[in-house]
Amino acid sequence: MNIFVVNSGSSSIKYQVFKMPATEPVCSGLVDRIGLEGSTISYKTNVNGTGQSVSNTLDIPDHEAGLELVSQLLTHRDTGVISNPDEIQVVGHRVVHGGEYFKTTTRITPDLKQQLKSTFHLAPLHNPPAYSGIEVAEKIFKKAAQVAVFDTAFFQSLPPKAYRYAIPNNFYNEHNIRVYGFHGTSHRYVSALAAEYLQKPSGKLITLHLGNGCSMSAVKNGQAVDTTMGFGPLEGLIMGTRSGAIDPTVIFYLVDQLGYDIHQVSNLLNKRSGMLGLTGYSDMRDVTRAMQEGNAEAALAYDLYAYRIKKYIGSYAAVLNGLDAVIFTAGVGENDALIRKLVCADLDYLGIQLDEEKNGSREKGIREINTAASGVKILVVPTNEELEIAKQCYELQK
Ligand SMILES: Nc1ncnc2c1ncn2[C@@H]1O[C@H](COP(=O)(O)OP(=O)(O)O)[C@@H](O)[C@H]1O
Ligand SMILES: CC(=O)OP(=O)(O)O
Ligand SMILES: [Mg+2]
Repeated sequence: MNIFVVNSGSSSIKYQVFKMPATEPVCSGLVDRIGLEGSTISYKTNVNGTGQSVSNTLDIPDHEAGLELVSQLLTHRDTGVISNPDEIQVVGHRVVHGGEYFKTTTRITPDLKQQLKSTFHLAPLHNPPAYSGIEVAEKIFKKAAQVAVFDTAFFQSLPPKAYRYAIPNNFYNEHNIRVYGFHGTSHRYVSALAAEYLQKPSGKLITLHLGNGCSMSAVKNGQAVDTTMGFGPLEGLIMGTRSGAIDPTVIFYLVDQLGYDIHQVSNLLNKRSGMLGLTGYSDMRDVTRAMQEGNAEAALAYDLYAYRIKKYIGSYAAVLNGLDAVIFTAGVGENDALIRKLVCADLDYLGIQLDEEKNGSREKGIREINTAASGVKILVVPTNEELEIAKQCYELQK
């Protein structure tokens, strides 16, 4: 089954094609800086071997233009992996917020699209581009089943004590205001791989997805029991441009005293805060460079970022009543040894002991970075949201 997976971000589209049940993608790539100066498109076949790659900088004004270009590459005489778009049988879309409506992977229908529109305000950075990705894919891949895989689905197992807020009940009953949790596709994928690696299906795990958006989850017996993101993907950890947890009193103050309207507050906390607000850079590699050059704001931002994570590790060790492994994943979690070091420092009370040399290694694949004496395993597990999406589409459609 030919499955095209689309992960639409606000200004990017990550994509892969799988010929399931094979789990190696036949091609993958990225359309980046959509609508900005210097848009780029990259495309690679036979991803882990000696395939062909294409990389171009050109004008890509919107998601439609981006997906059109991808479709041309997929069907290109020299580099293509299919001969025409109708050979794609399923397009799997990453949809960040499923709201109260969508609890599992679902075939996209006009009704689903309508309901998806009503979730735009809950995930303003993510759901609108996912929606336009769906609309464009429907036009290009006319014969394919369009399928949505929700970030929120993995957190359907949260118990009420973890997902309810202490506000009057009618806000939950009538308006579905509750914790949903995000990055579920990634937390599901890495926790399953870690449980397999540890040969402990009933393990007590803490997964740290540290990318542009960041979240953690507590996982027991393969099921999520708590997570740091909430009603929307703004709560919890400090992220590239998002503040994470903040006392709502700050919002009252911004509105009452500083004259902000609610859109300006949303813009501030979603797009101008986090590492960007603290250092001027949202990309962790830039923050690292600034810190190495002696920038004190960047050093403080690193401390804040790691300290927030450390507090949730303590909290989740209590929630799980024990801990078998801490798992780092996504762009920062997989690559930034300093963040891992700061997070794991002074946690020996919990049995967490990092091996600095192993932490510094750049080996690919799953790796263990704890000392031999550590009571808790510390793992780096590369995530692959696209593969997990493809697997779920395959299960739904086969
Ligand atoms: N070698 C690296 N060292 C530190 N941070 C890195 C490295 N490579 C990628 N990152 C960071 O990972 C983040 C992006 O992670 P990613 O999982 O790709 O995010 P998203 O899927 O949300 O776009 C960026 O902040 C980037 O700087
Ligand atoms: C939910 C979320 O924050 O996603 P991303 O990390 O891709 O921005
Ligand atoms: Mg991501």
